[in-house]
Amino acid sequence: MEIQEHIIDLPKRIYVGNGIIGKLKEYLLQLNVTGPLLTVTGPNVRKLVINDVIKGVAEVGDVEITEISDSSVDEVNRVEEIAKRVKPRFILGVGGGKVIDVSKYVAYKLNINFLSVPTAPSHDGITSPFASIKGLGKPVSVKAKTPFAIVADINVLSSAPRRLINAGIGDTIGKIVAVRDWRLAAKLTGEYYGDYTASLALLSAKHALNCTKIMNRDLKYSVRLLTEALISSGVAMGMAGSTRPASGSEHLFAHAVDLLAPNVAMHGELVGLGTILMAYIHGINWREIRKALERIGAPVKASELGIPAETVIKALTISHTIRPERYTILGDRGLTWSSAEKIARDTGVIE
Ligand SMILES: NC(=O)C1=CN([C@@H]2O[C@H](COP(=O)(O)OP(=O)(O)OC[C@H]3O[C@@H](n4cnc5c(N)ncnc54)[C@H](OP(=O)(O)O)[C@@H]3O)[C@@H](O)[C@H]2O)C=CC1
Ligand SMILES: O=C(CO)COP(=O)(O)O
Ligand SMILES: [Zn+2]
Repeated sequence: MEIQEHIIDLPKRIYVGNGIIGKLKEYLLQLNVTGPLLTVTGPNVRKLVINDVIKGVAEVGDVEITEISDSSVDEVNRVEEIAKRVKPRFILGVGGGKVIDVSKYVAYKLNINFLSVPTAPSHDGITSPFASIKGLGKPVSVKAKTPFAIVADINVLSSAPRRLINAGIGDTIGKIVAVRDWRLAAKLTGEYYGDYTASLALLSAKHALNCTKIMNRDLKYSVRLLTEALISSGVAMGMAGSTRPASGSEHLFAHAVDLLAPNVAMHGELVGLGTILMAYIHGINWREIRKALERIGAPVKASELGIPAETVIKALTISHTIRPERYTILGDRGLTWSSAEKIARDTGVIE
């Protein structure tokens, strides 16, 4: 059998620990990072951590800071223009998923090194070489730069609002369904199934499920576990060269809701709901997944997010059209309105 070339690009170093943002300068020197640097952040995050970041990077070289308001093509273009002027050797993304996505996408377009400094454990884009950019013509992620290094300060990550932490649990638990979809596709369509990367993604989901049992008593420890789970799910995507291990029908549902009702909920919250719904269709123990989300106070009903029942049903009926090339339990024809409504009602996602 001829083995096709497959290149795995992984981060050079991942720093995880309490209060380590204060050691940024030391890390940058260890990594031979030199200026100029471009730091991309968001308006809320800027108020919280940027002083620590600046202290670290200013000694390494000139630093330009820019804030993004969303992860749209317009913001990508604006940051790209700044990067062309500043000519940074490194782009630092300091923030949530949107900041990190814009940073790594601009870094990819201009072939500049990217450093990931997540401030919320809300998504597994922390490590992945993919970015979700609005306005590129598709709601799913596109190829982006693998982080050169990651600095994950657990003090910062665990002081993010609880809603963001819970969203990270939702994004990670989703891998239970994503891996089932992948296995199903391999059986039905002959698609390549990567056992190793699937196992890595599943391990992340297992950790996230465990986190829900300790989060209410030991937030910091569970955020550490969650962060590691998010990082390894991102590594799974990097090794697979695709988001396949981390994104199946539960993500299709999240993308569909986002298309119908933009910005009503966080990515991980929608993935959490999608996981309950798709686990039901797969015949997996969806009650256990719902219980885990309920235990931490993550939404399990669309009404908790202000999403009308009709939007949930409509989203279920169009989910299979979002990424037709990736086969899932939804098949090629998707769900009828009445079956979608039954699934949403049986699982309690709509009342
Ligand atoms: N590339 C990939 O593989 C993946 C990408 N994603 C993408 O990531 C995005 C979701 O990321 P998510 O983080 O949920 O959403 P956002 O990036 O929109 O962050 C949500 C909010 O949290 C704020 N925030 C971040 N950190 C802190 C903190 N420590 N304290 C207080 N507020 C904070 C942000 O502030 P501010 O306004 O300053 O930014 C923002 O207002 C989606 O676009 C999704 O598609 C998700 C999974 C994987
Ligand atoms: O969110 C992701 C993984 O958690 C990326 O998934 P998509 O490729 O479906 O955008
Ligand atoms: Zn996701």
